[in-house]
Amino acid sequence: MNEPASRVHSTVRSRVHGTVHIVGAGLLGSSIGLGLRERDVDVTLEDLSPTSLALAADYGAGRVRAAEDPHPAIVVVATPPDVTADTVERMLATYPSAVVTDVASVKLAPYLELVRRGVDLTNYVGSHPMAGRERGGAIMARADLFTARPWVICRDGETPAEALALVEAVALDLGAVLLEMTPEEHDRSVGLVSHLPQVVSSLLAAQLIPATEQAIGLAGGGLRDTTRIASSDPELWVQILGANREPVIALLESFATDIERFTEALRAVDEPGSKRKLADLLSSGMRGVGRIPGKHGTSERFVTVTVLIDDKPGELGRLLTELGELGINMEDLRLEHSPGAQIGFAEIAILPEVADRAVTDLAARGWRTL
Ligand SMILES: NC(=O)C1=CN([C@@H]2O[C@H](COP(=O)(O)OP(=O)(O)OC[C@H]3O[C@@H](n4cnc5c(N)ncnc54)[C@H](O)[C@@H]3O)[C@@H](O)[C@H]2O)C=CC1
Ligand SMILES: O=C(O)C(=O)Cc1ccc(O)cc1
Repeated sequence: MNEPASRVHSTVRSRVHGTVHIVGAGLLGSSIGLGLRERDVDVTLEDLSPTSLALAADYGAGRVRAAEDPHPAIVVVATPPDVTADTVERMLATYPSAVVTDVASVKLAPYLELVRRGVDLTNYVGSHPMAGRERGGAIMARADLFTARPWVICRDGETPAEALALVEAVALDLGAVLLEMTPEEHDRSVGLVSHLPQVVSSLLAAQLIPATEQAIGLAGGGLRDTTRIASSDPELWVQILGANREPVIALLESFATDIERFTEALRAVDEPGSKRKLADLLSSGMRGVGRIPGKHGTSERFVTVTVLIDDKPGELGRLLTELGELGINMEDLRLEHSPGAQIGFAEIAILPEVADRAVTDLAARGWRTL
């Protein structure tokens, strides 16, 4: 008899021993389930919506929990933020021997609510994987969603080592990078790197509504980059922003001050000093973007060469093969394509010392670069 697909996939042993029960089988819950199933972990699922539950099980994120199932070793609460405290409390009461974690995007509000209710939090460890997608639901779930992404753990002095180890085992099994923070540090940090960008992106995209088709047709990579997350679920974000309002309000006020300063300098652009003010503000942006970690993060080790590729099958493959033949090691690749255009743009990141040679050698082979 053939083995089920999930067994065939499993090549790496899991750090997790025992059953993982996931409550909320949407994007996060199903992605966690899929990733753990790939490692043969026993995963049970629960969701308020029978359809979401059935879909998650159909996609292979785990099996629907049955009444006779043994108690789980760990429960992962992946419900929306406004019911996170309720669900954590219910899970701690239902499975007193299990460790309970949650993956909500805010950490302080659910924690304070649980403390306010007098819940014994010995077996609770809050957490938050910094990985997601614009759309929710099991349909969007991916087993590799957390690979190389930060996963914040918020423990307190009372957290037993075994409880911490179990939550860490789940995150590590999914390929995430562990980070420890207090709930306050977490919420301030995500306010800056996730919540402010969401508001700015949404409000920026909203400016496009009255634009003509002709104007929108000119849109390029810059607009796409700055508005990608504007298609995120408004209902989820109302919950996240509402639960983290203090840090987000402070950040929005500071941002509004910068917009005001910039507008004033632009209004007075012909007066002495104004151009410098504009340049200073724009260069601050350059300094800020240089701080974003990533392959090319702060080191500024790579330069980008843009290669024009004809919009026909096999062209990108040919470019990659020829780069290999030229001995040029590509560190990163990004593709841009304008709708309606017969050309695409492959932005390749390479070491600065090979950039000139790359441009010359590619040109000799007929490639056009920018
Ligand atoms: N969407 C994202 O990019 C990220 C979301 N998160 C957090 O993960 C959590 C889940 O978000 P998503 O998976 O995106 O949402 P989702 O909407 O895809 O899934 C949530 C699921 O929870 C179920 N649910 C709602 N109330 C429930 C209850 N009381 N009991 C059982 N199930 C219930 C819903 O039916 C739904 O299937 C949220 O707390 C969110 O803040 C964390 C990181 C990224
Ligand atoms: O798409 C992105 O860049 C994200 O950062 C997604 C995201 C959304 C919500 C979270 O709580 C964590 C991550």
